[in-house]
Order: sequence, then C-alpha cells, then structure tokens
Amino acid sequence: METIKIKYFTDKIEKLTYIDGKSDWIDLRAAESVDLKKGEFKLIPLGVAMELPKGYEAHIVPRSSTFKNFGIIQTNHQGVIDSSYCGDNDEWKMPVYAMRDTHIEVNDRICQFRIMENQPKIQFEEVKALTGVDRGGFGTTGKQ
Ligand SMILES: O=c1ccn([C@H]2C[C@H](O)[C@@H](COP(=O)(O)OP(=O)(O)OP(=O)(O)O)O2)c(=O)[nH]1
Repeated sequence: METIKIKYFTDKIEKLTYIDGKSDWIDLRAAESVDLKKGEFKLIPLGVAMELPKGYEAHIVPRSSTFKNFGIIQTNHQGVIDSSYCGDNDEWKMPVYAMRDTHIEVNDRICQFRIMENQPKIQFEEVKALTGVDRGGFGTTGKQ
C-alpha cells in the first residue's frame, strides 16, 4: 500500500477514491464548470495537487466515455505528472480541445490517472552502427 499526500483546491468536487478490484485507475474531476466552443482549447483544473511516493510519476488519460460525453480531446493524449510537480500550487490540469460546443459541470469525472514507477536512470552511448536486425520501417508487415 502506498500513501499519496493530496491537497484539494475546492470543496466542490468529491474526494478521490481508489476502488479496489474494479479498475485501479483513479477518476479525476473538473474543479469548475467549463464551457467550450467548438475548436476552443482550455486547461481544465482538476482541483488537486499531490506529493507522489518516491520513485513514482503519474499518467493521466481520458476516460473511455469522455469524448462521447463531452466531445473533448486531451491535447497531450497522455499527461505526465513528474514527481517534482509537488508544490503547494502545483494543481493538476487537463489540456483539452473541443470538437463541438460543450459544457462540463464541476465535479464531472473527465479523466483518470495511475502512478507508475520511474524508469531506470539512462545514459546514451553513441555508436556508428547497431547490431540488431532491421525491421524495415512503418507498415512493412502489411495490414492483416
Ligand atoms: O496533462 C498534464 C501534463 C502535465 N501537467 C503538469 C505536471 C507536469 O509535471 C508539468 C509539466 O509537464 P510536462 O513536463 O509534460 O510539460 P512541458 O511542456 O515539458 O513543461 P515543463 O517545461 O514545465 O516541463 O505540468 C499537468 O498538470 N497535466
């Protein structure tokens, strides 16, 4: 069991819950009501800041139903919350693009996150040639 320190920026959203045994992704809620016109971009505040456990980062993706319900696309497709994003004002946000005029109500569940272990430390070693077998590039194995 890991503990995450969490700060809420509003009392208008329900507290985050980890639901054991269903999906271990945790839903995030809009911290304010937002109206978007078709073609408009906005950063939607998610009303929380967290201190992630040591050695972890968080990944945010839309819920499967987010586009059907709200007509919005998460513009970074997957949000990455670094463990250094842990200050008192480091509120999590969701960058979205509206494909139609839409309304998101405060407390609506619009995306979800999980924590992931950081990758190992990496160094790059430049070489003149690689020894692996060439795969041949995009689409070379056909469609079926
Ligand atoms: O969907 C997201 C993605 C990022 N962040 C926050 C947490 C993250 O740690 C910080 C910076 O994100 P990232 O490094 O992906 O963005 P950048 O464009 O490279 O900004 P920076 O120059 O601040 O690193 O913004 C969010 O709140 N929501």
